Amino acid sequence: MAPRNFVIKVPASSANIGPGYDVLGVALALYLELHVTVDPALGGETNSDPNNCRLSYSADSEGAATVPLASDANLITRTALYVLRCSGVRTFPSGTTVHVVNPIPLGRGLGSSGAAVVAGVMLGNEIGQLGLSKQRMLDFCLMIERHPDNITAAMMGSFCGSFLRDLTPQEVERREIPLAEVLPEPSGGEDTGLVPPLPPTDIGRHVKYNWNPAIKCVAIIPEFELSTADSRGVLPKAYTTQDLVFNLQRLAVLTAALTMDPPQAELIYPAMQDRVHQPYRKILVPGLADVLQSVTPRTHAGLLGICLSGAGPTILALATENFEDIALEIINRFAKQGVQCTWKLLDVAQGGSIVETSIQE
Ligand SMILES: Nc1ncnc2c1ncn2[C@@H]1O[C@H](COP(=O)(O)OP(=O)(O)O)[C@@H](O)[C@H]1O
Ligand SMILES: N[C@@H](CCOP(=O)(O)O)C(=O)O
Repeated sequence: MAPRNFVIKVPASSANIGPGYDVLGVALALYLELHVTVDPALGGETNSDPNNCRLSYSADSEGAATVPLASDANLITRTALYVLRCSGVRTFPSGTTVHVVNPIPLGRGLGSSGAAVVAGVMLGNEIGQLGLSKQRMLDFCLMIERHPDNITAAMMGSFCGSFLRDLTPQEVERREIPLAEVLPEPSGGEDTGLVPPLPPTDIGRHVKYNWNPAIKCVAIIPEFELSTADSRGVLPKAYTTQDLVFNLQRLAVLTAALTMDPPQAELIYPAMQDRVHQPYRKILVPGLADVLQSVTPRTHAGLLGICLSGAGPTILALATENFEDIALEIINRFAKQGVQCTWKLLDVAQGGSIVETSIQE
């Protein structure tokens, strides 16, 4: 049988954009790639993995030194196994190799886990030739990463707003099942044979907004990692009406303001203010309060707005020019707190996740 080769590409993403906590996400042109081969002739070489998948990362990949390579421990392949097992397929086909090229820094607020989950679901769909639509694949993603902002942007591309529909009590029970019962756990080589829960249908709803292409994304990336779970852990369980209204007003204006030409800093900058997550996350990111207060369109021409990217610690600055000046100012402010940073200038990724297929004769 001819070997199958395909490449899965999934963009990074920046969630929230200030007021849109767990709602807004923008896909960024920085791509996680899986280079996949299924070649039965390679079977012997992949059998050392309990699920027949030889996994590798390019040496320069983010996370190459730390992520697990066993298929039932790595987030990408665990996710693919979840999708396959929901269809009654227990393992990868004999002779599966997955080579990962990952430029998305881990634990920095640029959607690395969202990209890994989307890539894993697409891998399961492609390997199992399941023919799932992107909308259905989102359901599988939402069983694992349970906020929709990053994964919607990563799967669909562009600038998205999303929510989770009201679920019936039975659907809630299925969706809120502990993650350990969704993803396969490292099993020491033995498959327990458990069938994981199928996701309810059409859990996530989304729209794509326009995005003025003159608006570029400047990501200033601190060297330290902050897990999304920890960064969610500092948020309160309840908010005042004033704080919720503050965010809702800005959210409504921001989604339109980012489409307008020319972009208006006097609208975008205040519309990117937030009272739901950033104030609470300042204790986790030294220098965040100073950066958010001091770097403004008045101090830096071309700057439109500034916020924490996702759960942090990365800062997202939206700008039309002077990208390096803006980035260096933020880098210098973090340096005063002893935090070193790198920066990237990124376009919005319009197309979302894709599979490029080729068949070898
Ligand atoms: N390419 C990848 N391969 C394997 N695991 C990954 C990959 N990207 C992210 N992860 C997993 O996701 C974790 C980071 O997720 P999270 O804390 O949500 O941060 P982020 O803001 O980058 O999404 C990593 O520690 C790792 O376990
Ligand atoms: N809305 C989430 C977004 C998390 O994004 P990530 O890129 O940090 O995973 C949150 O703010 O917790």
